[in-house]
Amino acid sequence: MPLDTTFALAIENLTVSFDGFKAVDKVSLYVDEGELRVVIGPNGAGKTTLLDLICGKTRPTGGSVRFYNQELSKLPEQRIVRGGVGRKFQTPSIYGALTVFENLEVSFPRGRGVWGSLFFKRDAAVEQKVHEVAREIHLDAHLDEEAGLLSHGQKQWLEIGMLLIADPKLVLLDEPVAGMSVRERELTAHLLRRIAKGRSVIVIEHDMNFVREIADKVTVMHQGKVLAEGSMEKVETDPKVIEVYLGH
Ligand SMILES: Nc1ncnc2c1ncn2[C@@H]1O[C@H](COP(=O)(O)OP(=O)(O)OP(=O)(O)O)[C@@H](O)[C@H]1O
Repeated sequence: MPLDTTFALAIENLTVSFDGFKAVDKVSLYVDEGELRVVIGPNGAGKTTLLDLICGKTRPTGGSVRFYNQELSKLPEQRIVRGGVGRKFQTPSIYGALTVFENLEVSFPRGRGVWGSLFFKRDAAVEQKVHEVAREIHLDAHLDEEAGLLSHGQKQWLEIGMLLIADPKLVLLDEPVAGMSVRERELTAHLLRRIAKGRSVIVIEHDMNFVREIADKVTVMHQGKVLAEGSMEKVETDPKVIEVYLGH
């Protein structure tokens, strides 16, 4: 048994191989509570697979993922979600025919599916939480709008809101500002900084200006391994990182 750690998330020697190809290869990574970590690296470096391993979508072939000292790597995906891990994928997965309010409401964790939630009497606590999250994601003026009619950026925020409704302690985001306008990027940077307070956030991102704005620390992945790690200033001047990623 590994010793208890004070890190929120302690990943050690994490490995997954697909038919002998190691997409993630002995990765160790430690994230503090309140920290916003950005993972960068060239296409195919293993970044998305790393998030898949943390949230239980993919099972590792070796190593461990401990979240507040609980081993996640053998738990079913749903247990990991209930244990406080929220994951947003690259493409938004919202309910386009429902309103913003309803999208947030059905995401409130109370063990029912979308239909059960819709026919359930709204209680005050849920309603309050929906309004609180809607303010946070800049959609409080759009609560009655059909989610399918929102802009691309607003859909991305809504999906982040659907995670926040459950008050996760760890939030995993895959390229959250892809396709956003400059203004939406700015607002998203502030949003992510706020979300990170009291939680941990891991973001995969390619836009280096955005990374510079949000990251506490940056981890650079290459060929399934951690190539470099540290402040943005440190990694962007690292010759290894320039060679495999930033110089291209
Ligand atoms: N389920 C799978 N089966 C086989 N190979 C896989 C599987 N999932 C990922 N891979 C391979 O693992 C490697 C890492 O992929 P991954 O998507 O994690 O990279 P990435 O760093 O997120 O890249 P990108 O920036 O393009 O999203 C790729 O070569 C990919 O083809």
